[in-house]
Amino acid sequence: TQTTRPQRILKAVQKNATKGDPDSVISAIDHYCKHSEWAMNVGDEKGSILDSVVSEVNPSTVLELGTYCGYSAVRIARLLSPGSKLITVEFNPAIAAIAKQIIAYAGIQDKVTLVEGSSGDLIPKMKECFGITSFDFIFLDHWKDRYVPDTKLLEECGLLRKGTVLLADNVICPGAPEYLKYIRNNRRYESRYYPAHLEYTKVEDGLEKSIFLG
Ligand SMILES: O=C(NCCCOCn1ccc2cnccc21)c1cc(-c2ccc(F)cc2)cc(O)c1O
Ligand SMILES: [Mg+2]
Repeated sequence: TQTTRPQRILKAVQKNATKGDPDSVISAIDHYCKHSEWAMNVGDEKGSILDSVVSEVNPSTVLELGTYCGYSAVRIARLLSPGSKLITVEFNPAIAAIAKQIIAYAGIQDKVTLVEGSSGDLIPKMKECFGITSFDFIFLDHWKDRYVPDTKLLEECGLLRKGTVLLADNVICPGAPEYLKYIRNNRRYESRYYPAHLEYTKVEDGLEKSIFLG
């Protein structure tokens, strides 16, 4: 019976990475996706930009929309200070089940809460369910047409504070043109574009970093 791509990625991690070593998990996924089959992880080029933004912000509370196999959750969580928390949201239960195993294999499961569901349903419940007052850092990597409505929802739910950093993947490919229009013309945000390439390809892509000004 046919395996899924996330299942094949998990097998590659179990075969090639060292349990409890997040960097080896990241390398194993990147190697597999470069040499065996492409997958929509943020990847090593954009991942290095993600690393530098996370290190600069040093967030205590992080929200990730779009877990997929957990690659960026591992990238982010491995850089968090003790006591910091990442909440990552995945829509697809089968994919979430794989991500859970990859996050555990990396040994950073204590820093990560993986929640299954849609961002539109979960964002309004963040305060009551997780005791969050606001997020220090948000990584947007889910349905590209949800970037604008979910940013507005985060504002309305009081989950952004002066200085909250939003980092959006794929603003060029597949593209989030409405998001760029919304965030770049909004005086409540200060935005900067980081040019890069679509993971594991030479196709142009990039990350948009935006600071909420309150
Ligand atoms: O589509 C992409 N990501 C999104 C996945 C579903 O996310 C669904 N999803 C996950 C939580 C969540 C919460 N609420 C609603 C939906 C929610 C995505 C796609 C590509 C890509 C680029 C070129 C291609 F030719 C084909 C694909 C690259 C990326 O880096 C991506 O991130
Ligand atoms: Mg992406």
